[in-house]
Amino acid sequence: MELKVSPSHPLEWLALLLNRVPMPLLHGQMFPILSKAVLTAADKGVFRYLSGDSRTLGEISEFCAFKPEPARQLLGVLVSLGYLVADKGKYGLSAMAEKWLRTGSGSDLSDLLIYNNRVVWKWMEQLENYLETGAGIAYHQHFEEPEWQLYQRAMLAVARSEVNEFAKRCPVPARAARMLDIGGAHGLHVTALRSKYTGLEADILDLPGAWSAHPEPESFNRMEGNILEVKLEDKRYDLVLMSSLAHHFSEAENRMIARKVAASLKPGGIYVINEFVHPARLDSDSGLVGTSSSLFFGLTSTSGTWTIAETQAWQAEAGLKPMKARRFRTVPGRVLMSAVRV
Ligand SMILES: C[S@@+](CC[C@H](N)C(=O)[O-])C[C@H]1O[C@@H](n2cnc3c(N)ncnc32)[C@H](O)[C@@H]1O
Repeated sequence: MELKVSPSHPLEWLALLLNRVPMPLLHGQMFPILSKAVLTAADKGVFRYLSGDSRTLGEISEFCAFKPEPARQLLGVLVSLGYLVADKGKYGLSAMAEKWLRTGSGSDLSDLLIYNNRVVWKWMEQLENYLETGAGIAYHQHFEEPEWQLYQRAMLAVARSEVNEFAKRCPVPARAARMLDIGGAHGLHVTALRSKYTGLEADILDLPGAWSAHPEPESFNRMEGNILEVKLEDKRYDLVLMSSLAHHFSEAENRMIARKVAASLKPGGIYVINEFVHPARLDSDSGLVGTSSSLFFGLTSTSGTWTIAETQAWQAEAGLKPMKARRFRTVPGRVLMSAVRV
């Protein structure tokens, strides 16, 4: 699966092949407003308002406090992008949006879009600074309480979009008794594994700010701390998961974490790194998800995405034996990279 401009007619395919399509016009003029339209619609409640019922332009404008003409333009974008369908003067959610944006659908990504609109969008202004100085934003060190709340809700929404495939394909040793999830405060990955592997107890380690966004007690052991600083108990775990965190750390830090994790595993225990990966080879067919995420995590954390080979090398250097990497079928660019303590 790829993020690409795709032809809808053989002559357009030919035009693309012959380089007659002004791609920078599409990327530079249309892509930014497309993203901002989706984020703003989510933040202003368009998808929430349409969850359950189709509405007229007037009703949507009134609910969202939009002027009718700009609202009509916004809704036009959302129809063209496949989020809404327009029928007999009313707008409703498309089948795609029913699944991914309807309030209460169980896979609603609205919280990610709201976080991106309120917190992340302004970071884009700092890309030049990142390129010139090499210093990313390091947001985990600067967030105040409101940003932590938005961030954690967003991470939970993203996790919902992958958790079914994750639980099916994450390797878990037979009779696993205890696991650690590094940076898993929202608890969804652990909850999914625990419902599949009964008797699996879990520790979850996360930063104090993350826990402040999840106040209720849960059915796992909360550990407050920084993986770069905490000491893990030797041979305590059958499974250690680190999901969407390697992209916030430098190579040296990821190596150090792998050594720490390896020592904390029982023989036969597994270290799973769940990540968006950087493509192994760079060309115009290489994964746009991986390269754009790399730049994004560079900007935000002075890190980036890593290749499967780089990730497995950290695991191997820590004395673990890498298993075959498993690519998600439903999330482009996402891979489970696991290694076992022999
Ligand atoms: C991108 S989110 C991923 C959340 C979750 N693991 C998932 O895949 O859905 C990164 C998580 O790691 C936590 N985190 C960031 N730096 C950390 C550190 N140094 N030690 C422990 N947790 C950290 C964040 O607070 C956040 O909860």
